Amino acid sequence: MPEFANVIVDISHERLDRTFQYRIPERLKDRLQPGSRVRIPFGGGNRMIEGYVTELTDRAEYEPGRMKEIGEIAGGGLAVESELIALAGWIKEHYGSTMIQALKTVMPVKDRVKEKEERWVRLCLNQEELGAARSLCIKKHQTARLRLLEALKENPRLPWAEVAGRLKLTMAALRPMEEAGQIRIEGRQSYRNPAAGTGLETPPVRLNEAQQFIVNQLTGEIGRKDRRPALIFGVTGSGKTEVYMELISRTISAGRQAIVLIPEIALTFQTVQRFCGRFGDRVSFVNSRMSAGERYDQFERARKGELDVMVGPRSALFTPFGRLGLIIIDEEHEHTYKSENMPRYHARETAIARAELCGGLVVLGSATPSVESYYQALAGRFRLFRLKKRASADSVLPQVSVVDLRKELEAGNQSVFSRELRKKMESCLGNGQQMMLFLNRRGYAGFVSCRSCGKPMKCPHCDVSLTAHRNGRLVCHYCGYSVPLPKACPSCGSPYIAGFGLGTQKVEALVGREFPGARVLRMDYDTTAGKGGHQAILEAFGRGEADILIGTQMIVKGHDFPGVTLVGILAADLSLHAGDYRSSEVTFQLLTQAAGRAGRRGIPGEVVIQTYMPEHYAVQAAAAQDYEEFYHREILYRNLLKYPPAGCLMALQISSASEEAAEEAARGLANAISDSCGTEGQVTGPADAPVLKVRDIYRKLVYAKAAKYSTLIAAKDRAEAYMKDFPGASKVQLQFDFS
Ligand SMILES: Nc1ncnc2c1ncn2[C@@H]1O[C@H](COP(=O)(O)OP(=O)(O)OP(=O)(O)O)[C@@H](O)[C@H]1O
Ligand SMILES: [Zn+2]
Ligand SMILES: [Zn+2]
Repeated sequence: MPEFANVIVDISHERLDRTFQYRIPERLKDRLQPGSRVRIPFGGGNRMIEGYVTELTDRAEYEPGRMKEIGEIAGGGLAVESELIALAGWIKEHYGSTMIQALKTVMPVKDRVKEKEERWVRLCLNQEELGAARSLCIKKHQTARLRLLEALKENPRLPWAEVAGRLKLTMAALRPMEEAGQIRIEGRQSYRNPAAGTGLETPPVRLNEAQQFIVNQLTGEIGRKDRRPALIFGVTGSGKTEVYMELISRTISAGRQAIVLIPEIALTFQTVQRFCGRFGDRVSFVNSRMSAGERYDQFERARKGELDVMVGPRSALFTPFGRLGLIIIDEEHEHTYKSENMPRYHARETAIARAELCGGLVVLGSATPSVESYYQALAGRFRLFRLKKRASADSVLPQVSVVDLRKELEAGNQSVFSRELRKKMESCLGNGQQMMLFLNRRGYAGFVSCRSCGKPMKCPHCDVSLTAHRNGRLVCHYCGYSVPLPKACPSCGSPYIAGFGLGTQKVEALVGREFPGARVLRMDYDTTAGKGGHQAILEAFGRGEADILIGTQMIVKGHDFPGVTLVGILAADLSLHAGDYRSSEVTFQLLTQAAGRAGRRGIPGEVVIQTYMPEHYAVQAAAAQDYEEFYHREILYRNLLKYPPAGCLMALQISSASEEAAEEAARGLANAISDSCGTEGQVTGPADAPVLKVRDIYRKLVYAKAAKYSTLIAAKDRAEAYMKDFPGASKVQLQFDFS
């Protein structure tokens, strides 16, 4: 049992940065763990305060003789804070980070600076009353008041900054309006519910047999006995969301709370509305466009018991519900569930860890489950449920055809539109229907391929695509292998070797040239930069304001457009060459989802997949909408090369402003972890990151593969120890990334 405990004394504010170390008295040894609430002497005199143990350690931070002892374990049972601190401890261990980083991840800290700015003016009148109030203002020549009422008519809740700034109203002018009950001035504290008023009362649908079966298996007697995570593998539109809502409803009836994770991009107004329609005021949501203060408020409401359901992206997983009973992860295969910042936790694994702490259930849902989850399901570690048919009878799966772009080139067609796609576009436009053109640029990182045979240049050691670097060489970012750009294709001898230069703007221009009458909307990172930008574009398209929506992967996620009958996938293979062992999986998911956008109501949809690699199993399986076939082929590859889930993979990212220091540390780390793994693991690198230098910081990568996660955790500990002794440690940063 460790000798010392780090204790945090104030978890709600910026003091999260600071822990205090105490000695653990003999009588409390074996009784403390991360999350334990304790009473400790603090400051001068005999003052005792409460704190939480964040970490148990054998390393004294200062002279142990001068260290105070923990007083006692505080009563009050398992506060949600204890649960979250324990979870932070798990994250730290499992993903490699400092405890402070982990704590900040699970306990969003209130941002005090923002608090003051956030005041709002809200309209409290209905249409009729507003009309009367405006007439009165006109009669009395109260122009400032009138100006405000006009603005509130457009937007019933205005930020204070705008009222005082652009509208030029003073507090003196507002007070009488507030007293008359026309408006309310709200502090951020009273900013109750971002979802208020969005719900259209919607009675629950009658679940079909397949849906009901899942609900029965996961609740009641059976559900209580079997607490394994559940994977609902259901085709798009099969009614997964209805199942989630029924499960939530039963969770609430049992006096517990639910968290629903939805990828940010799919967290649309419609989604929020659907949950509000069912759960009214007891549901709230968070998203990344909210200020830290707004998010904090919603978490506070959850902590105080004002809510039963929280909907949001990855970070909503840490909602401080005291009696959490259910965590749902929709679209569980989405890569955004993995954090890109330290600690690089995965929401799926972390949800399972939290559910274990609170005795809750985890339910994952997807039309294209991640290879990891399906693997766990087949191994019996997850319970597997299927929904094979779309829930509404008039909705049928689309007709998919695959076009070989090499043949188009042979036939003299140089356009980005194949002959088949062009014909279908013409008839779609002729019938007054809508289409989506999807340009697959996900993971695109400068791979190079042969225009004649379609083959990408690959690393002979890692079976991933090589990446073109500025110096004209092709580089593998897993192992560092590099070759000069070949003059002829190693497979077919053709000299047409090139990177891929098609962007959405270019597609838009080409559509304009080839289909002059068509109304086009484009959605990519440029057009969606503003707040709610992508929402506005989707809504315009949904209202039928354009015939064609052109976009990147943003357009394929969970949006339901009844008018869309054709989906064209312009370059299906781009994501196949992302230089990552997951690239086939990502491609299969994107293609399947893009295809699923066509023909969701009545009219059968058509999908054209254009590709240089029609024979690739990811393309074939997506065209056939056959997940099993894809999984079967993919897992062979993962097994062969021991990539996850067949093995475990840890990446070390070493960054420094000095390339020399980064290189030296990376070499040392590679040796250290190689030593630690022994014969249990395999270490590759150091190699340059796909983008070596970002903002003048050089980044090197070292990978370790092992059959057992524990081997990698031991290697991680060794790497941390190595860095402690590394002479240039202050110049070098080390981050871990597990997958
Ligand atoms: N039992 C049911 N009876 C009638 N309609 C249903 C039923 N279940 C679902 N639906 C309807 O079918 C449509 C698709 O359902 P839902 O959104 O729940 O599916 P999903 O699997 O979550 O879809 P996606 O994969 O797009 O997220 C919705 O319009 C929903 O209201
Ligand atoms: Zn070739
Ligand atoms: Zn390689």
